[in-house]
Amino acid sequence: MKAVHFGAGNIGRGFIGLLLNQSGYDVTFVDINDTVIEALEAKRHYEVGFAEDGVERIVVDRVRGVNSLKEPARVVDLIAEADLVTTAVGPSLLSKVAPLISEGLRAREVEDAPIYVIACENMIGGSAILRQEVEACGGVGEANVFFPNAAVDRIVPLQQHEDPLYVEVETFHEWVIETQGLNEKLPINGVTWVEKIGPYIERKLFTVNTGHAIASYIGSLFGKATIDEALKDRRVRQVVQGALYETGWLLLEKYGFEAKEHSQYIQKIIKRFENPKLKDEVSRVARSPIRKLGPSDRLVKPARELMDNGIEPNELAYGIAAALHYYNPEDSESSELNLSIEEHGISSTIEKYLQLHEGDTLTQLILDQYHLIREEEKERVS
Ligand SMILES: NC(=O)C1=CN([C@@H]2O[C@H](COP(=O)(O)OP(=O)(O)OC[C@H]3O[C@@H](n4cnc5c(N)ncnc54)[C@H](O)[C@@H]3O)[C@@H](O)[C@H]2O)C=CC1
Ligand SMILES: O=P(O)(O)OC[C@H]1O[C@](O)(CO)[C@@H](O)[C@@H]1O
Repeated sequence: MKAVHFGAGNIGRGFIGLLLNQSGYDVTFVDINDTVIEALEAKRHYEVGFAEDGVERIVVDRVRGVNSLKEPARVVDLIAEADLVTTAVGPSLLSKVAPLISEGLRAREVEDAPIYVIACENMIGGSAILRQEVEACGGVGEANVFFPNAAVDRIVPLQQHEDPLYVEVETFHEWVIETQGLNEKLPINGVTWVEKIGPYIERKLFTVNTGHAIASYIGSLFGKATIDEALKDRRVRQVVQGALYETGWLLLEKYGFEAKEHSQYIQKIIKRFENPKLKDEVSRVARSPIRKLGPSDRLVKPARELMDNGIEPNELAYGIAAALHYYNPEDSESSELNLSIEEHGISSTIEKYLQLHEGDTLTQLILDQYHLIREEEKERVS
């Protein structure tokens, strides 16, 4: 079996590549990072280590690498012959990988075996959105292709090792794929197959990712460098926990998850955040605040839906305000957000990026928290 994976980064090597290799796939990574691609081509294997005592490294072999900027035709040929295409490049880069995926799919014949294209990104409906991008740049031709939506969960922090391929990950992992519309399940070890992904992607996004984002933005407010350090601060922990019980209420209401089980799910996630061996930097988890503050993402969507249910999401509002206050000059989205607040004010910034309107109760909750943060900051500095 052959798989082509776009994005030989942290989750690509540390999760998707590893699982596909363990399921018997030969994996070719497609990336634009020459260092990683050259190392993959030279070594044809890499190692995955675990942020937990006593867990041995795993060697991932039968891997290749292609730089899509240098050898696009090779990528097309590989997709024409593959059983599976996966991506982990980041939600905003799906449009960049779509043209080659389209070309590769169009190179397939109508009688070829089915091929599956799965976006493994932190977003709702990732594969469906990738399909739209593919349709917008040439389509799929006669290929017998499925784009099942998926949710992926494993914390893989930034990697700083001498070996550019080595990646260290937490032991926990979850990969959920939707079966709706498929005629068969792919042979991938450790995948949870569900008829409809909606409840699972929202449970993951509004718990793991909401909690993580809030830990990073409130953590940054209190000068914390890593997520485990942030969680040691009682104030950060209280907001994270409070926000997760707010989104938990919504998830129970929408999807009927069992309350006790969901509470255990929340506690397990907070424990994962606390893993000191991960040394997960606040700046990684807080990255791309404009995306994270988007109307359909992990902070604003659950907050809006709670308001629709008559519940004021105070902890989420505090997290959102901290995200608006967050500033990292090395993060282009953070700089853009900051500039927008400076030039146009906080209310128009909320309107533009969060798509929340002035005068709405949720906007007011966020504004109140934002001004409080600013006041406290002024007091700290003076
Ligand atoms: N790191 C994590 O723990 C998790 C990440 N994710 C999701 O996985 C995605 C990737 O995240 P990470 O692996 O952390 O990021 P990363 O930055 O480590 O990896 C992304 C890779 O994509 C490559 N890339 C960029 N443009 C490309 C292009 N046009 N063609 C091919 N490759 C390209 C980059 O060079 C990089 O190697 C994101 O959507 C993220 O939300 C999901 C679950 C866990
Ligand atoms: O990858 P994103 O969407 O920028 O956000 C970082 C998030 O992704 C993860 O790396 C994995 O789910 C989480 O650790 C974190 O919540």
